[in-house]
Amino acid sequence: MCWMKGCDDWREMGEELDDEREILKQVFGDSSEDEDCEDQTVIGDSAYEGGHIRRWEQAKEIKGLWLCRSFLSPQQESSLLSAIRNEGWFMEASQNQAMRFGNLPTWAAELSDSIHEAVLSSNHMTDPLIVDRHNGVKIDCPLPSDILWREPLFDQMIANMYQPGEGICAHVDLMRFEDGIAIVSLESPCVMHFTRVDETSRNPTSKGEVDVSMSKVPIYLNPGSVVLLWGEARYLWKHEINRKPGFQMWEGQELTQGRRTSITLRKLCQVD
Ligand SMILES: O=C(O)CCC(=O)C(=O)O
Ligand SMILES: [Fe+2]
Repeated sequence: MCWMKGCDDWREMGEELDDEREILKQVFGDSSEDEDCEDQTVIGDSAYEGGHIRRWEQAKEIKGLWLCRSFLSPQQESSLLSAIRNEGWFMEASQNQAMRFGNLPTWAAELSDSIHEAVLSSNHMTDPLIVDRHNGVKIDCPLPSDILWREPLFDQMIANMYQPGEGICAHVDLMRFEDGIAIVSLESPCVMHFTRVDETSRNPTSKGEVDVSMSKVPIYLNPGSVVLLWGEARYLWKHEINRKPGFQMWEGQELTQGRRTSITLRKLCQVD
């Protein structure tokens, strides 16, 4: 639901939202309006949905990277975690990944629907002209319409569980998956780093080595957030999570690491 437009008493609604914002601030910390976060993102917009505000932000440096930090309320996050635990996937220490293709578990299909709803309720989506990337029209929305309206939005899921110190190496997701990937973060926060695929050829040092650390873009993923990768963010940038000591730095401080769970949703390419 769009709370800015088409609402008779939006001021009253706005006051409620101010309270809501205050609560959110206490629960999630402040948003990208924080000076410290200025480097990371520009402000997107907010939408009032499912009892809390969902605000979308886009990365300044990475086209097609959109983040909704308040995607899940704390309550929604804990129900999702219970649903994942009920699958019984991570019973042994050696098990840290589970995959599903085709029909997703109900909770994952609901997650996919929530992503659709959250994108749809973004104020960016109120003008259909800005969402059609095939007409040469400016794209300024969390997900372009050809991805948002495909059926199903996602048909493949990976649940990853990371113990402190564990992460994932820099990669671009396999080409067998279509454009448009969503990653939902749960439990512990982390910093995901993005590096341009062609950075290695662009940035050689005097010794011919490559200093990619200079050009890494850090994105803070808080529990309950969803990040969407499409277009350049999906194809032209590698993403990685390095949780070795000294690498999870945010705002000058090293993050305290706990267990982190993530759900990645993608769509397999059709084979004809
Ligand atoms: O766990 C994450 O946040 C990222 C997972 C990922 O990049 C992948 O499964 O391809
Ligand atoms: Fe990935």
